[in-house]
Amino acid sequence: MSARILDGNALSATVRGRLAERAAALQSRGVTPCLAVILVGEDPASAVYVRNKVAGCEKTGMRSLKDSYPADVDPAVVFARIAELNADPTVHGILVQLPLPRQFDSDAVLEAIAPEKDVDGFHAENVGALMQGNPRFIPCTPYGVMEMLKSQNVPLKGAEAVIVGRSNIVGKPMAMLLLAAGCTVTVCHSQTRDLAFHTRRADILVAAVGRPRMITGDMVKPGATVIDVGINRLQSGPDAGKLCGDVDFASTKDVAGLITPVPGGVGPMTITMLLANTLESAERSARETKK
Ligand SMILES: Nc1nc(=O)c2c([nH]1)NC[C@@H]1CN(c3ccc(C(=O)N[C@@H](CCC(=O)O)C(=O)O)cc3)C=[N+]21
Repeated sequence: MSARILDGNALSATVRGRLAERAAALQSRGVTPCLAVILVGEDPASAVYVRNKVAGCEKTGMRSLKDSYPADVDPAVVFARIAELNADPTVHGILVQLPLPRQFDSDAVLEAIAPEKDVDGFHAENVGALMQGNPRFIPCTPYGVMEMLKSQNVPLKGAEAVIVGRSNIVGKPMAMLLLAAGCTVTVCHSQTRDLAFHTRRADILVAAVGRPRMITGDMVKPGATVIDVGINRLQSGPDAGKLCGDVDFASTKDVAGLITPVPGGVGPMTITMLLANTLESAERSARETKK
């Protein structure tokens, strides 16, 4: 049996269609949703992602601002720009592309963004709100994964969910969302003993480690839903230069019941949920000013 493939581009198109309608409705009341993106340095992958975010805004009827700085910029310059964007009522979302160069204290940068414009959901206040079960902004990648599961009616209540990876931007918030949805959640990481013992129990397996093709078919329970959050550029071998996930698609596709591809899976949904958060922020601010 071969797994059904969960097409992130197709789902993105559907969701973005609905977002465009909401953006148009706001527009007719004189408000254009606006995302500000800050990019530091010349990392080519970051440049691609930022370009996709800006293009996504345009196609959905939103505005975007992009500020690029050289890798050796004085952090004070970036902090000053964030303060300006925080104070600008026409800006509804602020995103500082990660990772930042070494001279930056990334946590301090994330805390400098006004929490009500933190569309990444990375500010401590928003992390706390998610943990307490009343999120303000859900981090885009885990948010996209939840939308993917919902779109396929994957049963969540009582399901065994196993997440491989414990990062602040994917693993931890993913655990909170699946927990809130009624899953029994296991979070595995580099110190986990017998990883395959855990992954083989998963009804829902989320791979977010950043190691190319490390989850193989023999680690997957037959019929499981496999969500691949990895985006790795292969350095060598026959597929050098190509993008691949944390899941070995070739050996997993005949075991899983449902699987997300890379590219064309979680990545596009991440950007879609960033647009959703920006729109949501603009709608909230429009409600505030009406009051
Ligand atoms: N503050 C911040 N917020 C982020 O959300 C953030 C970040 N920093 N830093 C980097 C990661 C990575 N990320 C991706 C988003 C979309 C794709 C995506 O659309 N990928 C396409 C392929 C794109 C390509 O060809 O390279 C796909 O999977 O089909 C990938 C990666 C957001 N991130």
